[in-house]
Amino acid sequence: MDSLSSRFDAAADALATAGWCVLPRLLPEETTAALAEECAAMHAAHRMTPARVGGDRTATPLRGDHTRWFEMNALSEAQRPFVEALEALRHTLNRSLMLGLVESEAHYAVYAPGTRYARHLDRLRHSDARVVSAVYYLNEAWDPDDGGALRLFLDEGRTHDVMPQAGTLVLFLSDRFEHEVLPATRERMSIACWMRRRELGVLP
Ligand SMILES: O=C(O)CCC(=O)C(=O)O
Ligand SMILES: [Fe+2]
Repeated sequence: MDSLSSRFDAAADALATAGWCVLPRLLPEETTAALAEECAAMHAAHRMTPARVGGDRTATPLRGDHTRWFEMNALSEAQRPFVEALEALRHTLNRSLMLGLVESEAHYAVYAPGTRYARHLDRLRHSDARVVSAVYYLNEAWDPDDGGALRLFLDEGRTHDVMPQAGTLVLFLSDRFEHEVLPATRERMSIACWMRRRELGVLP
């Protein structure tokens, strides 16, 4: 397998042309397994919060995941190598695409069987800061029959489904591609991340 830095260079090219790409088998298996273990333990210990949509603070069937944000200034042992790779990717994107990405944010997400995240765009209503969306999957031996794909809505009515297989990172431009999480028959764990630029101003 090529080095991380050459794969990130290729990812920058893909973002510049297609606007999205998928990087399978990105990090060593032990790194991904440690993240999966931590995520599952936090969920089991009820340290995750039901996710909300937009300004709506009530529970919604549109989005069924439980999340917990990474504290970027107090990363766990498991999180550190992942965030190092994410930051290396951010620097590559800044260098080759001049995106001016100043920081990353990331949260664990757990979708219980049967839950979903309805079709949406990752740009928040009052902010244009999110530029690149990145999702890293933590699920060993995912089978297509398990469901739970991330469905990307591409140009000209085409779609592309990404299986949430451990070690796969999917990247896409946050303001360009609507996407949805389809329900799965088993628990589905991931890390959802966004690379942000300085806010240009509060949108109406
Ligand atoms: O888990 C995924 O595949 C995507 C999650 C997502 O779209 C989000 O958190 O905004
Ligand atoms: Fe999303």
